[in-house]
Amino acid sequence: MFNFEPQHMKSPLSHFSRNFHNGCTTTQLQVLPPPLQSPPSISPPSRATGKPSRSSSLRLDSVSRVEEEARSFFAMPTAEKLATNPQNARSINSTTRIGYGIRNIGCSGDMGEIEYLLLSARPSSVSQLALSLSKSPSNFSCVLNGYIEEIKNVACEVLDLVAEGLGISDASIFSRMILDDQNDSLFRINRYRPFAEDIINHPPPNTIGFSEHTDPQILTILRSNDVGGFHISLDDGSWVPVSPDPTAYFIIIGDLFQVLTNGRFVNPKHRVATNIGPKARMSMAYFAAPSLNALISPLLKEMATSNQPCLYRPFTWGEYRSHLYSLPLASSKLDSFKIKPN
Ligand SMILES: O=C(O)CCC(=O)C(=O)O
Ligand SMILES: [Fe+2]
Repeated sequence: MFNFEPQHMKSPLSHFSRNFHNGCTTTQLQVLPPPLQSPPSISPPSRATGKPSRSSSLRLDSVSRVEEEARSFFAMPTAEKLATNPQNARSINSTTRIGYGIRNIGCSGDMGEIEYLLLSARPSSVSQLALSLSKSPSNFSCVLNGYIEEIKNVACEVLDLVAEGLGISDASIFSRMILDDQNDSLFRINRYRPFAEDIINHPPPNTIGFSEHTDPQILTILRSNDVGGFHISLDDGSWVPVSPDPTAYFIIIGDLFQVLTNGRFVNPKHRVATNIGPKARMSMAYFAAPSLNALISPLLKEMATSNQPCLYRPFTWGEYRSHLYSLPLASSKLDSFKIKPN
């Protein structure tokens, strides 16, 4: 558990330092309760520079506003939701990426019992898409852009803490990648319908909501409501259910961070099981990514040593992104970028 209340800003640092040496791949952040009154903005000192840092507080009220927008969108008839995305008009199985999608989870035909809204995390792009997604686009983009800004700050704080814990002299080396104006970060809201709604088409017990995969970006900050279904794979291949906690954020290491840290941090495989309960699981994920032309390679000075030689060849995020679009979701996408031992 990773308590992120600002008054405890020292403890996460030590907690992180302990965890990453053990190859920690996921951790949890506590969400702050809504403020009773308009709070002063909290700016803990930046560990790297001593300057006031980005505010790291997360607010349940901004989470519930996003949930509210998502709930009213998903409550629309399917035909209306599909019509918000012109590419969906061709087929329900279309492999469109940005906008509304149902069942198609990837560009290689992966299917799941899921519907989602996928947005580029850039404010202008959210505002543009809001015009077709919402009857009140300015409210929609204000709510989503506000939340995305908060969560981006958290991602940056976490990355700075990890860099510092790893002894990297330039502690903002990772966060700068996702602060780049041209960053390719995404925001996704997933809804897994409850099958109690649909007794006639009750799925076989092993039907999947979101099939196994690793997240390709640098890191993901995931939050869900109180409905379970999220599983993480252990080294021995077994699957462990993760208890839902609407007051916490789960941080998932992405493929790029595994490369940047030369395997010190590991990208966990995860999946979401079909929801057989009475209530829909709703999750929201911020995928922190660099710009398409960012060069990704193990940090040679700090991460590649004589004991741990460089494991991956350099590549750009754009190159990696095209590569992963051509593969099934469950494939080991990093294999092609590994340096083969002589
Ligand atoms: O919905 C969830 O809980 C996880 C979704 C996920 O893994 C993803 O969107 O990449
Ligand atoms: Fe994921």
